[in-house]
Amino acid sequence: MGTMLDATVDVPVPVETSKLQDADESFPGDKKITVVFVLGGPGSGKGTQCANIVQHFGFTHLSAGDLLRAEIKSGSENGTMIQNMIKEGKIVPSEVTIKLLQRAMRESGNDKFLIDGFPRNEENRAAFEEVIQTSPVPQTKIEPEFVLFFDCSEEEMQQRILGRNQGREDDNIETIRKRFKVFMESSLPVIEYYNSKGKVRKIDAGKPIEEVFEDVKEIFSPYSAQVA
Ligand SMILES: Nc1ncnc2c1ncn2[C@@H]1O[C@H](COP(=O)(O)OP(=O)(O)OP(=O)(O)O)[C@@H](O)[C@H]1O
Ligand SMILES: O=c1ccn([C@@H]2O[C@H](COP(=O)(O)O)[C@@H](O)[C@H]2O)c(=O)[nH]1
Repeated sequence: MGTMLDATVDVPVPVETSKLQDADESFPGDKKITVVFVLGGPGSGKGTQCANIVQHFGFTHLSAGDLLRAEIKSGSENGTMIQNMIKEGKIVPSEVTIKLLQRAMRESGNDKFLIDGFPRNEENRAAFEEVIQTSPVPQTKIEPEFVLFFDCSEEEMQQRILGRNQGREDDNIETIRKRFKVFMESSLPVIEYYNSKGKVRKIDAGKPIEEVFEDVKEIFSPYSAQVA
């Protein structure tokens, strides 16, 4: 997509942490937690590369989109709202997504996480940071290590999504266009924010899968694997 990452966007967003900071629902355990945000447009290959990173570097992959889709399937009270948002390519309220992420982190038992497809807008980012900074457990005051950004043209991403064939309700041309718009307007500013803090590791995601993973591996080499 040839995205420019030179603008600093740092908009304070009010967050209702009381809805998020349940004693029972805080971040897991009492150990140092490593978090990498994996961001990029729809179809840029985030999920594909996260699967590779899990195998080589022992991270747990948490796809916010997958967690939301599982929530719909579970018949939860938020299911219909989430389904409608996803059909329209809109961003689900932070409190819902963050609670799902917190639960998945706790249940994983791991201390290294790839958070894929989140934070998707400034409100997500501010809400996540708020939860982290106000965590009652000192060791769980997590700062994301870095943001892995998959940079890919819309043309390529559209082709990949239309060829994906996973039966997703949002993989149709109308919703894809909405998702691209939301990515440009709401998600890129988050990447720009982290870029201004020197935290973005940008990958040319337009290359073949194996070549993309070669670049990914270089970035993850400091986290070298406890896993073969
Ligand atoms: N580098 C690549 N070259 C060609 N095809 C790829 C590449 N990476 C992934 N794909 C394919 O493109 C499709 C989308 O990939 P993937 O699901 O990993 O993207 P994503 O960024 O996680 O998408 P979304 O955000 O919509 O969930 C899949 O069918 C995948 O096999
Ligand atoms: O943090 C998130 C992540 C996802 N969504 C919604 O889900 C769809 C699909 O997300 P993928 O990352 O492509 O699986 C996305 O378009 C949003 O509607 C969300 O709201 N918040």
